[in-house]
Amino acid sequence: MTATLIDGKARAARLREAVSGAVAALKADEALTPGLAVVLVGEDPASKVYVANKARQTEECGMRSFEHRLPEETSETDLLALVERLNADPQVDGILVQMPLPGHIDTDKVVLAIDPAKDVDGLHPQNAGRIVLGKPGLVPCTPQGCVLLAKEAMGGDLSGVNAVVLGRSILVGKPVALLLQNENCTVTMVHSRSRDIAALCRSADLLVAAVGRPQMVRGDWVKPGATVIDVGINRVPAPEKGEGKTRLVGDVAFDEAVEVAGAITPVPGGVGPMTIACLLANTVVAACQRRGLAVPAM
Ligand SMILES: NC(=O)C1=CN([C@@H]2O[C@H](COP(=O)(O)OP(=O)(O)OC[C@H]3O[C@@H](n4cnc5c(N)ncnc54)[C@H](OP(=O)(O)O)[C@@H]3O)[C@@H](O)[C@H]2O)C=CC1
Ligand SMILES: Nc1nc(=O)c2c([nH]1)NC[C@@H]1CN(c3ccc(C(=O)N[C@@H](CCC(=O)O)C(=O)O)cc3)C=[N+]21
Repeated sequence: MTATLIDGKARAARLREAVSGAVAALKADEALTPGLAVVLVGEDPASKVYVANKARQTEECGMRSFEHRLPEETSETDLLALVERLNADPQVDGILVQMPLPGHIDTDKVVLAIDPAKDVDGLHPQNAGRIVLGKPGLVPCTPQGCVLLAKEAMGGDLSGVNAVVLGRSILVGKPVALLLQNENCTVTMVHSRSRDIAALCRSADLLVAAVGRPQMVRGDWVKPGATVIDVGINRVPAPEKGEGKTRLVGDVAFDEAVEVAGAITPVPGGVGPMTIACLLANTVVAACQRRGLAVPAM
C-alpha cells in the first residue's frame, strides 16, 4: 500500500487566500493594515528557513512585515528592550521571537515580556493557559497546522482517534497534545524517557512526530493505515546533490512510512507551509482582537 500524500502546500495556500481576503476587508472597512514583527537572534538553520519564507508571504497577504535579525551575541537586555518597543508600536499586531534563543538568553523571560495580545506564537503563559482550558485565543501555529492537516486527512472529525505525539516541547509537542485532546482524541505523549517508543507509536491511528531527530520514526513504527504528521525540519548532508549540499528531511523515514501509512505529510511541503499560514491568520486575529473588532472567519 502507498499512503495518500497530505498536501500541506495546497492547504496552506487556501488558508492564505482566506487571510488575504480578511486583510483586504480590514483595509477597506477599518483602514487597518495588520503588521507582523519577527525577531531572529543568531543562526539556527531551521529558523532561517522559516524567516525567509515568512516575510515574503506576510507581504503577499497584504500585511506589513518587520524583520529584526540580531547577532548571536545580542544581550538579553537588548532583546527585552526590542520586545518592549514592539509591544508599544501600534503598527505591530503580532510579535514572533524565533526559538531556540542563544544559551545566554532566558527564553522564559523573553516570552513573558511579549504582550499576550500580540503573541501570535501562542507561547505566553496566558495563551498557553487558554489552550489548557479549551478556550479560544492565539493558538501556536505549528500545532494548529498539524491539527488542520490531520482533520483534513481523517474526514474532518478526530473524535475518539488514538493519537500519539512524539515530543513534548513547549513549542510543538505539548500544545499539539492539548489541541488534539480538545478535538476529543485519546492522546499519548511520548518523549525521551518513554519506554518502548516504537510500540507506542505503532498503537497510533494518528502519529505526530516532533522530536528533531532526522528520520527517527521507521516504517515498522507505523500502524498500517495510520495518519502520520511529520513536524521535523532537519537539514542533512546530500552528497548525491553535490559536495557540501544539504536537503530537508523530517523526523519520519518517509520512504519506509509511505508504504505503511494511510496518509502522510511530506517534508518539505507538509507542516512547514501550514505553520506560516497559521501565523498569518493569527496576526489577523490579534489585529482584530486588540481593537475589539469581530474576528473574520478564515
Ligand atoms: N514544521 C514546522 O513548522 C516546525 C518544525 N519544527 C521542527 O520540529 C522538530 C521538533 O521541534 P521542537 O519541538 O522545537 O524540538 P525540541 O528539541 O524542543 O523538543 C524535542 C522533543 O523530542 C523529544 N525527544 C528527543 N529525542 C528523543 C528520542 N530519542 N526519543 C523520544 N523523544 C525524544 C524530547 O524529549 P524530552 O522532553 O524528554 O527531552 C523533546 O520533548 C524539529 O525538527 C524542529 O525543527 C519546529 C517548529 C516548527
Ligand atoms: N518561536 C518560534 N516559532 C516557530 O514556529 C518556530 C521557531 N520559533 N523556530 C524555528 C521553527 C521552525 N519553523 C519552521 C516553519 C516553517 C518552515 C517552512 O516553511 N518549511 C517549508 C519550506 C522548506 C524549504 O524552504 O525548503 C516546508 O517544510 O515545506 C520551516 C520551519 C518554525 N519554527
